[in-house]
Amino acid sequence: MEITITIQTQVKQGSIDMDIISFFPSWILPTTLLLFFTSIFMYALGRRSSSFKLPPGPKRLPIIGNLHQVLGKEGVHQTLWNLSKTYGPALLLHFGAQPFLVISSSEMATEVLKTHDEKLCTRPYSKATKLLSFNYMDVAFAPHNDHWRDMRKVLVSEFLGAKRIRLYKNVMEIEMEALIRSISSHSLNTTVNLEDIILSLVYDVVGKVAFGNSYRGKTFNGRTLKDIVEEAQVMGGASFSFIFPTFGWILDELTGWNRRLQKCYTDFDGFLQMILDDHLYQNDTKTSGHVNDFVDDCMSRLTTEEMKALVMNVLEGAVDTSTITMVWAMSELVKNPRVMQKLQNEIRRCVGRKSKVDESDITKMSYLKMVVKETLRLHPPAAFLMGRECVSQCQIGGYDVLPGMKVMVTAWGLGRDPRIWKENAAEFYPERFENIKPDIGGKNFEMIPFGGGRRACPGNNMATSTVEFTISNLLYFFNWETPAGLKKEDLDMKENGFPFLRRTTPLCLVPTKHNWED
Ligand code: HEM
Repeated sequence: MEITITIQTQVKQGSIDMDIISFFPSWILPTTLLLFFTSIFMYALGRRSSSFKLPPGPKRLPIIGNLHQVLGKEGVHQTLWNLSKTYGPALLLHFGAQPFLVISSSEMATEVLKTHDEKLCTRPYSKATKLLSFNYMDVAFAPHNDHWRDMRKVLVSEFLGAKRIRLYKNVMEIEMEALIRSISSHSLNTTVNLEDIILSLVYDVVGKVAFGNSYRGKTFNGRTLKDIVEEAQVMGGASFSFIFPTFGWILDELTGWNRRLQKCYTDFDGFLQMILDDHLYQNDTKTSGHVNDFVDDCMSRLTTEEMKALVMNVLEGAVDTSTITMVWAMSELVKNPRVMQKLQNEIRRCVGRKSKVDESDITKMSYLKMVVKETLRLHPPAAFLMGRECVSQCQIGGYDVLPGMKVMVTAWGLGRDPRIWKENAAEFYPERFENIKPDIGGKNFEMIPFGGGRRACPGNNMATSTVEFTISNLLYFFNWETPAGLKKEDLDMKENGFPFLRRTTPLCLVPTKHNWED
């Protein structure tokens, strides 16, 4: 009481008695000043953001924001789609302290991916993506800058260019023949796990083209490349420090997330270093018939970190996405025998009685192309495009989007929107593409499995030809049934997962060799 009175007296008199100040611990004054200025700043910020027309969204709780409304059983893609029906196709949510704009209509996707692409085309920063992309030396996670542009050019010319595509097709043919032989060797009525065999096929092909070997069976710290890539996908998702930038790192430390991330990085780095070391060694021992792979051709012009980052993008970008698409295509075909029969008739008619399916046969298969489009419409492997972040203020749908806001565009929702796809939007009906010709490479925005704008997927042509080639082979040589006791119409089609929407149960089917005499 006495002290308070003294301070008031002194302040009134316009001078502060140093004896009284020294009575308090030394941290009190700076802390009080900090709190005072922070409150003023927060108040000013609140007033500032209230002067913007922000997109609507559900009320949020202190600290966690809208997290409790999103982490439900039905999957984030479905929950956000449901919320967009209440609040509209531009929806503002807060995950912890981070504001997220969720886009759920073709019109607004056009504004994000085309009209304001330049202002919304950087990727959000996170500790995990920074570490696993070797300090943003890659294409997919890198911020929008000159380095990203240069690396994207290297990827497009060296991995997706004509020379490598020729190699890719040769390797694919060889691996496909091996796969057909392996399935044919199964005894009658044996069930196969299609996801397993397709994933191994894609790993083998991509591995051989990218770094000359599938590296199947090799491990680093006891982990295969597949284990490491899967772990990297999990770690690339959100962490506490991403949604709570000020204190989340404590939770990441306490939950062991930081240690797990570091181990994932160490294993990824170690495995990729093993691949690069093998190439350095081979440089001295190359024979005259050696065909250069992607690493051979890029190693001398990229730094070690850039090389590792690009290989990481190829593994994470190409393998799971293509596999998931093929597994969903086979699921839908088995569940819809009419479509399966029509497609098999087309494939067998175009190929004729031969020992293999040629690329020139596939160019004649128009129904196959519709089936692949229909699969990507209903089951885009990435339910949301890769995250984007606003770098410069703009308006989407008449609402203000502020720098720092993260943007999520739902590819899954657009593919199922009845306003675009009419009343049979949820049905697997490839014939719809007889009249509608969407450009799924990301120029039109009715369906966007490969995204759009500057950050659109550069691998869309390679991906679609991989899917077309694999499906046409699987359906040319075999007929596919559900295992005994499971009716086709009862096949489980539940989907879940992040960043990729997979089947929740494995797709196990029984192949029988096609008999031309039947
Ligand atoms: C069915 C297969 C595939 C699907 C559905 C798919 C889908 C996507 C999507 C949705 C994006 C984000 C686009 C955006 O933010 O607007 C993306 C980006 C990317 N994809 Fe694919 N992808 C597939 C295959 C491939 C293949 C074969 C490669 C080959 C290397 C690849 C490499 C990449 C890269 C590097 C990016 C980042 C582009 C950037 O940020 O500039 N993808 N992909």
